[in-house]
Amino acid sequence: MFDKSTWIRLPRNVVVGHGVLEQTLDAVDELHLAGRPLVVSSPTPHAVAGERVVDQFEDAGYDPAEVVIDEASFDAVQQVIAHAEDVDAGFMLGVGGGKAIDITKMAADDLGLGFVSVPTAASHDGIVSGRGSVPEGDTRHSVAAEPPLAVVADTEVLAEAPWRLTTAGCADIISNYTAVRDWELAHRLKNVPYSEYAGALSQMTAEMLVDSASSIKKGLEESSWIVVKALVSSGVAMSIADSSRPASGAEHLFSHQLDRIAPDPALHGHQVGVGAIMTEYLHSGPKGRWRDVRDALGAIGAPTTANELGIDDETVIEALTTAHEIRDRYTVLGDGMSEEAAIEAATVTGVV
Ligand SMILES: NC(=O)c1ccc[n+]([C@@H]2O[C@H](COP(=O)([O-])OP(=O)(O)OC[C@H]3O[C@@H](n4cnc5c(N)ncnc54)[C@H](O)[C@@H]3O)[C@@H](O)[C@H]2O)c1
Ligand SMILES: O=P(O)(O)OC[C@@H](O)CO
Ligand SMILES: [Zn+2]
Repeated sequence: MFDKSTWIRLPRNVVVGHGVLEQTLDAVDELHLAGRPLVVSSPTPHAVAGERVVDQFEDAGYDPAEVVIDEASFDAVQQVIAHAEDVDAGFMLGVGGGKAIDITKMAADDLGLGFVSVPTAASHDGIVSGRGSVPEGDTRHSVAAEPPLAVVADTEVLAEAPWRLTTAGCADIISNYTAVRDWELAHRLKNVPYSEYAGALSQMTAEMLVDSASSIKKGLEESSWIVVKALVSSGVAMSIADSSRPASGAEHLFSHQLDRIAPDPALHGHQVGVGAIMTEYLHSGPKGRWRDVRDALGAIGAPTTANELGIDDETVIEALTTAHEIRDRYTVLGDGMSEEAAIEAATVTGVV
């Protein structure tokens, strides 16, 4: 008997382009949401876009509430939940980078409220996904969360964000290559469920971004357009898989570990990019495609070395040897790398 079933949750409205922040109200009205909006952001995104979103709802006669959070943590999720209950919020808008959006989608999930994603940086592929990612002690949780009902990505806002946030988004996409390889490996070795559609979409998204590398340049708003569409596509792959597997493999474990142990971690996307150079080397060996990954990152100006990440060599090696412990996700790291092997991989690839 055929007894498989799947439930793919995707946004209804994806609004991308110049000045579309002013259409946030229209994008929300179309969803027939009821009640008071709660706008969740972090300090800079609040100043850059959050206030304008609040003003739109105020002018239209809604009674918007707002909350500004400082960090991505379970405490912050609880803080937003408490605030939403206090103000009797009917739906939520997450305005900001990956952390603000993750917190909002997790709080919305807990309260059973609709959620709208308003990215202010093209820095991560959680813009569309129904996953939230939060560190807790020694581990990192990738939890099911409320996927956005709508996404409003204003390329004017994204283009004005610091350029390094855009190159971080590119690197988060380029890391899909190794994430899909890890997923396929886990499928073959551990019978982890694999989706051909999600794997192909994730890989194609990375290929299209790399093919467009020459159009991704500082100061060009078109760059934000190209990158944010790739981030949306990668998020859709995660929604199809109902897992972050299509976009998160060993390179992400490495980055999550750096977030824990590095005195001053770099951007998420930059860390996963450098991780992908090394994990591609582990997949395909010294003559394999790790140079292609490195060159693709270099072409868009993302870091390719520990030094460029601003992280010392020892911390990179420690993260590589302990990354497999961070979560129960089988990857090319298997049950862990020896220190000698980690030094070899990081040295051959020029990361250290
Ligand atoms: N849920 C998912 O599927 C998913 C996917 C990818 C990443 N993530 C998570 O997202 C986080 C990484 O996202 P991030 O790199 O955006 O980090 P972040 O949210 O911390 O943002 C980075 C910095 O950019 C600033 N910023 C954002 N927009 C700006 C703007 N327009 N102008 C000036 N500054 C601006 C923020 O204030 C912050 O200081 C990580 O926690 C990662 O785990 C989640
Ligand atoms: O599940 P994680 O590892 O947080 O990955 C989500 C996202 O960063 C993929 O690009
Ligand atoms: Zn990522």
